[in-house]
Amino acid sequence: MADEKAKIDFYYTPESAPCRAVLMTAKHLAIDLNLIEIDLNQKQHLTELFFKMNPFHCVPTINDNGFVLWESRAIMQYFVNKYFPNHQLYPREAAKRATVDRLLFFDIGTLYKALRDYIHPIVHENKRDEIAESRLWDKMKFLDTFLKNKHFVAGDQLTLADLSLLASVTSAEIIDYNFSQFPNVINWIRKLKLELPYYEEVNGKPLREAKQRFKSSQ
Ligand SMILES: N[C@@H](CCC(=O)N[C@@H](CS)C(=O)NCC(=O)O)C(=O)O
Repeated sequence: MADEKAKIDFYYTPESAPCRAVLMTAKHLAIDLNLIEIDLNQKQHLTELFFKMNPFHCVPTINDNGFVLWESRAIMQYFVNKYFPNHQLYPREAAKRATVDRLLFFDIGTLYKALRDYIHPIVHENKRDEIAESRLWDKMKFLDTFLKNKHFVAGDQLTLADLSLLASVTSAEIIDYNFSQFPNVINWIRKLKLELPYYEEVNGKPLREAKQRFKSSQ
């Protein structure tokens, strides 16, 4: 970490997309986290202690020396703002930062929502909703368009928007989603898988395990 050495407590669930996005950001910045795994099935997020810290009882949540924060994208921005304010992951120049923000908002409000609305009923109720599928197709098409002729989603450099969207989109691998109509997305995922040294540990492995569990539940 840049100047402060105390570890940040990080409450997380390895398979959760928002948690994977925060973990990739921490790895990218070499921020040391004290990993505290929360088993949502065991309702560990509903204990009195956790609830007292985060009344929204969601992961990811951090506790940075008494400062408690949740909402993955806010945590990612906080890491850069607090510890690496000049890092390219969250550019300081207003227009560049606004572009990253636009994509982060697109992720939380549009793409990740569409992914959840489609994937959750399949995984938890074995129910495939065609309307949700077509809504997701629309949003994936937007992402594919954003990525046309670009190395990264906000331009030439890797930013928080790539990490957030990558964590979201790869959730679809759990159900073997067919990406073939989104060639720019396929190339971008392939490239990031190769380029990010922490990809396999933080994103690849938990997703493969979730996929395995989903398959054996079928
Ligand atoms: N918008 C939030 C979403 C967080 C979220 O939905 N977390 C889920 C796990 S993926 C959770 O904690 N669910 C349990 C609960 O909310 O009670 C973020 O990006 O951090």
